[in-house]
Amino acid sequence: MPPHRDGQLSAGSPLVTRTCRVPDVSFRSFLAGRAAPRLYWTSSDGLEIAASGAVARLTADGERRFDEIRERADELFEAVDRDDGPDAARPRLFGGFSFSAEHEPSPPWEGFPGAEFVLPRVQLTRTEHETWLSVSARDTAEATVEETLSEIRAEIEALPEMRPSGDSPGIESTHPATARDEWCSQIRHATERIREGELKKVVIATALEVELAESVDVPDILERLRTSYPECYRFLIQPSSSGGFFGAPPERLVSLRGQTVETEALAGSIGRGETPEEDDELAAELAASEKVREEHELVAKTIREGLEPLASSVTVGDRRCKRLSNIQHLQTPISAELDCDEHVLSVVEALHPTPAVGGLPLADAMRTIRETERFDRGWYASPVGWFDADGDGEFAVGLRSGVAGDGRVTLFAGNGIVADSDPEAEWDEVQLKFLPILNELE
Ligand SMILES: C=C(O[C@H]1C=CC=C(C(=O)O)[C@@H]1O)C(=O)O
Repeated sequence: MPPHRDGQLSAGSPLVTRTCRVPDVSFRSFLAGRAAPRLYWTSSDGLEIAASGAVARLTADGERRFDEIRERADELFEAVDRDDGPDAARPRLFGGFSFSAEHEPSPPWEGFPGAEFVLPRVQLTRTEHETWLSVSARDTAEATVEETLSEIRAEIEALPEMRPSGDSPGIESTHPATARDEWCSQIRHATERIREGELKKVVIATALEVELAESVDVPDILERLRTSYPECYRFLIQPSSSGGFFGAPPERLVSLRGQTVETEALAGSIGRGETPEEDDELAAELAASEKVREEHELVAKTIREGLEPLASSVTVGDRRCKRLSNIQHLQTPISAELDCDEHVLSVVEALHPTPAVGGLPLADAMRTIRETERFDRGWYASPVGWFDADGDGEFAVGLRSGVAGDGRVTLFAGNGIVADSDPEAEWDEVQLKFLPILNELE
């Protein structure tokens, strides 16, 4: 049978996956020895996955990109031949979407189309107590997949259990996409539009290009972020050897298991204090600010309204403060029971972009973003994550993120702007959001 072109899958050729348990090894060492595409994903529930190679690579562009990916995935998952490995090691597609449907890849986003999902050839899965190796293939005899599994198992067993952290690459220079004065005038302009009633909220973002002294080892950076941002997701999506989108987002877009959705509103920010008392004072200031509450409530309300057409019930929890190493956010947990078996990508499409990264009304916010920002958002602030054959999955919002390539990393950060946002305070806040990755680069 001729090989399939990427994303062009013929029905009926089964996806064969074979799994075995392996000793716990350094996932960074595994990734270091593997060629692109390379993927890494971990969530605070303890699931950790490192993967490489592509059995299938599904790509799509434009408004229908969510549907197209789902349709191609359904075809891919139509015939799956799995052994009795654990559920955690089941085949999953990993990837993400561009922020906007109009995305056209330009530097630094070469190699990132409107949507791309990869079913990895080799996958290491770590759950709380065990590590599993899976090998997948199509158009390949079972015996051949089993042979490959044994070969790669031997390679995995030779990897070290721990890998000492390397040095940071060091920073040669930084180049903001938006100078402070320009940022302030952008924010003034946005607040004028809001006061004139054109829109209620818009998230204005900017980028920071960082020239590195040495080449960057992204899995190493992600490992260090484990210690500094344990409550965040950490991900790497590296379609080719030249680039990689990575980050430590604090925000869940959606997790779907069966018919149960977990999501959240995360919007409204303030720094950390020097002492626990100062932290508490700042958190109280955040919760008491009318401006921040308005900014936050618009997000919670829009998420609830986005879920309602799909759900038999939506539960909005109590607002609280989510404290990260360098910043505190207002957070409202939101859960829903769906009416029927929806695919996670339908929920992703219904929610993205929430007003935590876009604005309200959405069309006016998108126009304001287009007319204001001087850089390409690419996949920043977009859904990144995985889904499986049942349509279950989990997606984070691609925040506190950067794209690496060619001796540099471009970082992204944005702020929710409402009528009385102060441009100078917004500048300080956006700098805080660069810090998680910037600190690991220098
Ligand atoms: C858009 C970003 O953060 C969002 C998430 C949490 C708090 C936010 C805020 O306070 O503005 C943003 O809505 C970003 O980190 O780039």
